[in-house]
Amino acid sequence: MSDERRPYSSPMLDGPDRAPSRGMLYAVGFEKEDFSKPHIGIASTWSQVTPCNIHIDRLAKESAKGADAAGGKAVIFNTITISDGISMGTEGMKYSLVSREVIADSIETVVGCEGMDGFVAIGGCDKNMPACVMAMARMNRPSVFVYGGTILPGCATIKGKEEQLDIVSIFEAVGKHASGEFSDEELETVESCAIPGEGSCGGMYTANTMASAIEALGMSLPNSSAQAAVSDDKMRDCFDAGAAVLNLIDKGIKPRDIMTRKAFENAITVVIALGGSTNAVLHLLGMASAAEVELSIDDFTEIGKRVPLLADLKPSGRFVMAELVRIGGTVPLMRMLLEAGLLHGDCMTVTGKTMAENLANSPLVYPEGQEVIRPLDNPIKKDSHLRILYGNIAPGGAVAKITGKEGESFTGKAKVFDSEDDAMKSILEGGIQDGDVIVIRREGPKGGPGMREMLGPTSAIMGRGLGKTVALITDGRFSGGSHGFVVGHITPEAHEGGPIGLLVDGDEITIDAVNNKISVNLDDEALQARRDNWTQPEPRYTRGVLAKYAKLVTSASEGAVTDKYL
Ligand SMILES: CC(C)(O)[C@@H](O)C(=O)O
Ligand SMILES: [Mg+2]
Repeated sequence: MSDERRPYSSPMLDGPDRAPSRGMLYAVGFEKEDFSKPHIGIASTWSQVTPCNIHIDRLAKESAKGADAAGGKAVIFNTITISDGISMGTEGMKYSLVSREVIADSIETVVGCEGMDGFVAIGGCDKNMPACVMAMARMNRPSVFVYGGTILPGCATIKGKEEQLDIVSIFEAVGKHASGEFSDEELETVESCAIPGEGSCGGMYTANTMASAIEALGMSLPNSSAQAAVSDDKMRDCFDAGAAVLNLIDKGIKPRDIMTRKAFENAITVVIALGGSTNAVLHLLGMASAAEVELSIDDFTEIGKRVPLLADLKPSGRFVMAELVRIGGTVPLMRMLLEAGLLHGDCMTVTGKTMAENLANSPLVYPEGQEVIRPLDNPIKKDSHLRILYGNIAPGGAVAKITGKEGESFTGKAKVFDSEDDAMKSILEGGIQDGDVIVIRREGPKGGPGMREMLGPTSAIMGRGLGKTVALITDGRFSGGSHGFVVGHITPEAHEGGPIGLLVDGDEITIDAVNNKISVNLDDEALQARRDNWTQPEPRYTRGVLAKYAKLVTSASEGAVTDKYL
């Protein structure tokens, strides 16, 4: 066995002076012949913390089998995960985006420290997925991402009607309960039935969005983003991913050969066609930064002009991910996009083949009469739902998710809150009226810190029936489950002196998603006068991981990464 296949493990394991390392590894299950095989890490985000990751140890074992069967020697290691669905709306949620960096750092640390020649990384919840890919981009060692797979919908009879439920149904039920539409008993029915088992949140929320984006990027196996967590397909995907790493080692294909600028364009295209989460903007920028690929928020606008929204998926559409799985997954959609000239077919992927070759080799097609994915000539929206807005509230950019169902422009009066908690309280207590623009600030990457997701407020707005008459803007971000007239990632954030921090109750705010503008009806002089009286708030944390994060993190428009300007 040549050392070419073992560039990292050979210096660690070969020769008499490396006997101690081998001695340690005999004790974790290595046999003599294993020392001449490529050393393959299997990064597992297994945790009992969340249903998204509860099964990942099973998947990791399967990937290890695949790597071993293909001639490698696999070693499984763990990293952490957190759960947005559980911590949402609490102080704890400030750790959510931070965890993306911690997970990327931890995978880099183990792969780097233990001399792994390649690795599989398995993620199931929103942040651990971009984190896995960021680690792959940083390390640039042959690697394959595995998605834990989608959860199935929960079912319950509510007000005499059989309903399909998921995590967002519970968040919206909270708003319905607050407005009196749901009784205590109905709320309990929803909460106890919505999450039936293993897998990631079931709509086109952030986990399914990022899984699809990573597949389109070429870093996971074809159609692996559209598989149920509990399925034979997912088990096969895990085995094949382990084996695929050995193929990449043999062919000398590294993540940065795959994660090119064109591959990121493919990922953006698929996210738009699927109606994906605003978090895709943040995470793709973060992943591109790790791969040292030039990508900016304005690329979403350019690509968004030509790519239509085709998927009728939740949160704003009708179907859940399990329905997309049932009709054939993401491959037929990607083939449609490729044939229309909207995808680059020449991008390399983890199969060792190009995107076009993978799509041509797949027998999958959508059945006649399916309603989940619209044809290109009858889209839900002819261009992107992800809008990058600029204006005197967001000179550095902002991200909105406007599918058109909410209308395309909104003018209203500001109701300003210095935290998500205050805003949520006001919405639940009936303090928000038609025509209000709820402003939630000091929730940015540095100011929050950690850019909490505003699923509580956006769902409470929906649950209270204010979805079409109220808008929400924030320097924080949104859940993939958020919908309505909402604008996040406002840059610069309030903590950095951004104009969102200068707004007061009653200011007239206009959001124009056709012309991509967000502005307050104040001239430069009036804004400057307010700026002259502004002082930077004290940081909310001065020790620990949140304080470290706030010091290092870049703006949302740069992907909120922590290793860029060191
Ligand atoms: C809890 C959710 C819905 O999974 C959220 O974290 C998301 O961003 O999609
Ligand atoms: Mg989330």
